[in-house]
Amino acid sequence: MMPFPELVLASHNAGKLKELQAMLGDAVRVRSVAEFSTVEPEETGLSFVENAILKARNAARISGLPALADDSGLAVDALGGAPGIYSARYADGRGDAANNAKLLDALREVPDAERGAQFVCALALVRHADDPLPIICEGLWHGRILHAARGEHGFGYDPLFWVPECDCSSAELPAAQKNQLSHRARAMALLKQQLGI
Ligand SMILES: O=c1nc[nH]c2c1ncn2[C@H]1C[C@H](O)[C@@H](COP(=O)(O)OP(=O)(O)OP(=O)(O)O)O1
Ligand SMILES: [Mg+2]
Repeated sequence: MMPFPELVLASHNAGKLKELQAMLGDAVRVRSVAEFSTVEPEETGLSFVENAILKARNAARISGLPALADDSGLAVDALGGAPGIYSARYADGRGDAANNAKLLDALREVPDAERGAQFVCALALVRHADDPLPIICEGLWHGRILHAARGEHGFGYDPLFWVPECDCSSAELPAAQKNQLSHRARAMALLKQQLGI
């Protein structure tokens, strides 16, 4: 049984919102944080978990509802885990296309065998803004960075992320399949287990 009837999704990213909503199904009524504020909180944490908690608390504070936040990104082996928590800001806020171009450039000389990477997702659920016991779930998705973009689905770095088990990029996967396999799917499966839904 879901412990509460509705919650606010603490994300301003349309791609993420769509995926999280699809994964939650009709287990809970979902509201968007954009109903309450268009101001995005500053992500001052040094880890995905810290940023997820910070975004969840902010959304709970402004909505008065339980809040679920997702902090995620791409950790590239050859870059020592960069862009990591800075994935959204990698090209200084110039958006997904600029982020992808910068990543391809950074890896221009790197051979296939050294292009390993993982998508990371931290989910944080708080029952209220000062909740001393947030529920935290993390998920990883291992893959490799391509030399050029492939596919039209998904968002963010999906066109550059090669998924070995599917023999395609994550932007070539239909949404339903990405939502079974991804870092976000893995974190969400753990969260659902904890919530008993
Ligand atoms: O499944 C994914 N497929 C492709 N790219 C992805 C994925 N998951 C995260 N990403 C990338 C997008 C963004 O560059 C960064 C998330 O940054 P992150 O701060 O968590 O999200 P955001 O600023 O877009 O929205 P918000 O903070 O309001 O939830 O990682
Ligand atoms: Mg963000």
